[in-house]
Amino acid sequence: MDSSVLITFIVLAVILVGLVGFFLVRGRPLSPAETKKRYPETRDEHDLPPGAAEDSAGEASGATATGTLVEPEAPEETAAEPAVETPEPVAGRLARLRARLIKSNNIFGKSLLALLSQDSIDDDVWDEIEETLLMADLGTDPALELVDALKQRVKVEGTTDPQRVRAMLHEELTKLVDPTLDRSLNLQAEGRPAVVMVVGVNGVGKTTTVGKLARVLVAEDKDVVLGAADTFRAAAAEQLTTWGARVGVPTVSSPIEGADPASVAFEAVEKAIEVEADVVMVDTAGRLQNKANLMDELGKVKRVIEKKSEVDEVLLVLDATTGQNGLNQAKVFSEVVNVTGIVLTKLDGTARGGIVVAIQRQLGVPVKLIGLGEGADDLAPFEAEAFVDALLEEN
Ligand SMILES: Nc1nc2c(ncn2[C@@H]2O[C@H](COP(=O)(O)OP(=O)(O)OP(=O)(O)O)[C@@H](O)[C@H]2O)c(=O)[nH]1
Repeated sequence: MDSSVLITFIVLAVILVGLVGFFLVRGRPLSPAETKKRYPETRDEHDLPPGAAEDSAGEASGATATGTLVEPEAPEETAAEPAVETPEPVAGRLARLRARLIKSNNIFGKSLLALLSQDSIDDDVWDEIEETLLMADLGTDPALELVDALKQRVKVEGTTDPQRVRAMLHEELTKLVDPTLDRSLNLQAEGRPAVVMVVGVNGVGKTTTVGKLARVLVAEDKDVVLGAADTFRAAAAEQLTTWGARVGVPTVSSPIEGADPASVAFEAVEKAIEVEADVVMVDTAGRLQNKANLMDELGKVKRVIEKKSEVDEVLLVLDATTGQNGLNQAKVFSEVVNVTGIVLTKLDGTARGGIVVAIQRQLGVPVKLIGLGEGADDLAPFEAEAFVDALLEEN
């Protein structure tokens, strides 16, 4: 072979090998360090292909016709499976949480029983008993009624036997708490999800209660949807979404702070109907610049929901530690929305257990649930007898 042809051959072969090597190196995956150098650490729509920005924004926000709602997807099975918790069964919760009630109401029970255990119960002692009942927030009328009933029974039975007098106190207090009231939640809607609205001033524990109640319902095998209509407090929707996600319950919320709460509530109910949920629970805001605004807004939320469905249960959340203040709040709320049940929170932190009686009297609405701690399952259906037992426990 001619030497010039051979040289040309060799040169071509070298070029070919070089080209193959070059393309191989370009095609290898980038190291994480290289990736970081090439792409901005945060992404915006410019990082996405044309048209994808709108699509993915719409998808991520679950935007509806009104373009306001976020519906976080239920946790993906593989990734979130370990995070989905199994709530504690509902039956016997009060029994488990009893120790908290006993602890916080210890002084109340102790002083009453000490007073009633005296050899002779004179007028001064009765006055002290009445004072103790008032301090426990029983309310003036119920306190007087209780003292009168006890006085009468002690006189008629002619006994000061401490055991007997204690039993009388237990019976009379139970009568006041009223075991005959229907404390079940009204969730038996026919052919549609039951709608529960949760109202109350800020900080009483509304969002926490909605989260805890979602767990109660999940424990009872119900399909639940949550609506984060507290658009006033920025973190409330996120807080509620987290509560829901923990038990695999979807939350409808808005990405826009201060969005119209009524439309969030509406969309939540609509969603619940669409997915044939058993219950939809709507959390509402408790803080606005003034009372009139808050009440207007609440009324509107309810009216707008009613365009879609009846509201079956309106739960007013009250903080037991606020005493009379709670009663005033209760009155204001019941003027605007038809309150059907009370949730009394933070009973683990107060000896004012008598507030149960005062509230029921004032509103004519039963206490249906009580909060006894910050734990996820520290919400219990209210039971009159068990409650009085705990109030009068001596330990
Ligand atoms: N000890 C105790 N703390 C509770 C109970 N219920 C709620 N809390 C606490 O009360 C605080 C306020 O609760 P939230 O649920 O944020 O109150 P909110 O009414 O939704 O407040 P806004 O969203 O501002 O209107 C939280 O720290 C809760 O953990 C309870 O039964 N016992």
